[in-house]
Amino acid sequence: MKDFKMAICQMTVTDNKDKNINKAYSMIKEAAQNGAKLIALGEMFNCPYDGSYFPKFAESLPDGKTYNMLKACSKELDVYIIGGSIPELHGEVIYNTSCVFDKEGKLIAKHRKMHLFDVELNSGLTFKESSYLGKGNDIVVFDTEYCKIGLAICYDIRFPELSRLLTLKGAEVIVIPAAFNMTTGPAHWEILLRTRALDNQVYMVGASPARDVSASYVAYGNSLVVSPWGDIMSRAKEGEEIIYANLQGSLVKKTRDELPLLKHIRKDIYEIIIK
Ligand SMILES: NC(=O)CC(=O)C(=O)O
Repeated sequence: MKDFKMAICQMTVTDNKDKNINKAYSMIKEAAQNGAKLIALGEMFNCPYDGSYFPKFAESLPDGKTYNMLKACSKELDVYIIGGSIPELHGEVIYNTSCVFDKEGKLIAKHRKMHLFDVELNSGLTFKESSYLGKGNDIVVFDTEYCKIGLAICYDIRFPELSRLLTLKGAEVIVIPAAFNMTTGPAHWEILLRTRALDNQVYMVGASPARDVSASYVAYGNSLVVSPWGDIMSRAKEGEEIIYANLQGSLVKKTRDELPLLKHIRKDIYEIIIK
């Protein structure tokens, strides 16, 4: 892993897709002008996080306004872009999908949210993603010129096996485009990111949309970058904001050398099996 500067664009998502795409472009451009080499967006950055919008905002890949903007933008600005997520139409099914582009505008990875957020919380918050979305099945790790990155989306972070599998596949950084809410965000967001960082001795990057209290689903914001030691390196507030972090190439190895957790796994007793 090498040293590099990254950014999270925590943007406000509206019910106007073109406006969202333009906003993402302008924030990515600002982050690139400020020296970020890898730029991440939040979950459903082109579409309100509300199932009733998904069919109208969905795009068939590899095409569509959002996809084409990210592709062109990564090439124009010479940056890697982790394109948060968007509703992807594939056949009859919509997926919650994250696309990653390299500096030449090439699609180098795609992750479809694997665990769907079907919950009824005491606070009154209910969400049933499975009414609108299909499940992804792939464990996605990809290479960049700086490091190996594992990709998962929002609720996926709650399943420690997935982050562990990403780590065992070589991830040094795990990026989570996410939209936690005003119930689970304050209670769990930071703890989950710091715990996964500590479990796996990786950088954890949690990229959220900005909070919009007029939306049907209110995102928590508070995008975070956590070091392999569990320290918070950078944290957004609730509003629209770009945050930056300088990731240190040697820190993953240093942490794992000092505290060799991955070497101490009792593989003779237990293992995680991929089916
Ligand atoms: N929105 C999600 O997918 C997950 C979430 O908000 C949570 O786990 O809490």
